[in-house]
Amino acid sequence: MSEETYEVAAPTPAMPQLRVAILGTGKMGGILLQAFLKNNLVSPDQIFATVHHPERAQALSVQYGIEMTTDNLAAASQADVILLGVKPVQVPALVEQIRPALSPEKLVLSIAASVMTSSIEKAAGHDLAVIRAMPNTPAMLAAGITALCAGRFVSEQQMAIAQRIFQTVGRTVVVDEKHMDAVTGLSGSGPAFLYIIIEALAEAGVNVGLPRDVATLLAAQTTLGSARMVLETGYHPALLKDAVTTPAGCTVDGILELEEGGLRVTLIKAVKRATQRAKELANG
Ligand SMILES: NC(=O)C1=CN([C@@H]2O[C@H](COP(=O)(O)OP(=O)(O)OC[C@H]3O[C@@H](n4cnc5c(N)ncnc54)[C@H](OP(=O)(O)O)[C@@H]3O)[C@@H](O)[C@H]2O)C=CC1
Ligand SMILES: O=C(O)[C@@H]1CCC=N1
Repeated sequence: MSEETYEVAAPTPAMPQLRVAILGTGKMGGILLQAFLKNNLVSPDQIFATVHHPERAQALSVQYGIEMTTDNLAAASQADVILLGVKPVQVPALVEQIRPALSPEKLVLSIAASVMTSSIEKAAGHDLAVIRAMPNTPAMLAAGITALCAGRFVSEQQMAIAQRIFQTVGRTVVVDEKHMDAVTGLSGSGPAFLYIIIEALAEAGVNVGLPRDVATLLAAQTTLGSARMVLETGYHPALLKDAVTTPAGCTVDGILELEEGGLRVTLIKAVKRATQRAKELANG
């Protein structure tokens, strides 16, 4: 896979017939909004976004040149695709609020962790097409990955539209809904875990005498390059690790410290805990 196809999503042609509402334009909703505009997925007059605070709506409206309000029902009524970007516990009240706008031909995309497609379908009260998506923050650089799963009333064409929408922020993968909490614990939360690892590697570099900016660059580029090696060579990570580990060299001494410190087990436990918590978020 070339550098270009990995780091930058394929250019998405404008879809003039598609009108999108983003209900809850916070950190993740905002990243998606910017990507949709930047990729000409929708034009500014085809996107309707909401937030909770009126002053934020006003500021974002000016910043992006789009219709931005606190009126979820009005936004949803004008859109073909309705993206739910509020916190998981807020989803039921939001769906209740926009119910009059949820006709069967609309497509609902929910990025809320934990919230089942069936609970949104049930709240809508009829056969509503609901796709659950779990993006991650590298979406900001079109280097994210979004896992998608279909509710009961989703057509292949609607899933293709959802994939096209999320390809503006990186790669997509379709999974069964039973895997969505695990996805949340791994790739949804994962950037935070990896930032801690990068931060720690940089701190280590400072500890062994490197200037902080050089240490941070070395740590981050090494992480990026190593991830690309896994993705682009297709080799098992263990094999790639072995190629770095010269017999009786220094790397194996470092690995011994990692194993003694339990890094492997700690990361497994972190993803397990995040997955467990992801199962609970819909209930607050
Ligand atoms: N952050 C991440 O890495 C990821 C988050 N997610 C999911 O995305 C969702 C949002 O998370 P995140 O962006 O981090 O959270 P934020 O708190 O940044 O965003 C929540 C947004 O919802 C808005 N909001 C709250 N109540 C309403 C309402 N009644 N009507 C309209 N908008 C409302 C807030 O408005 P205001 O700005 O005015 O307060 C805010 O903009 C969550 O469900 C989370 O599970 C999924 C993948 C990754
Ligand atoms: O921490 C959270 O709950 C959200 C979901 C995945 C990433 N952030």
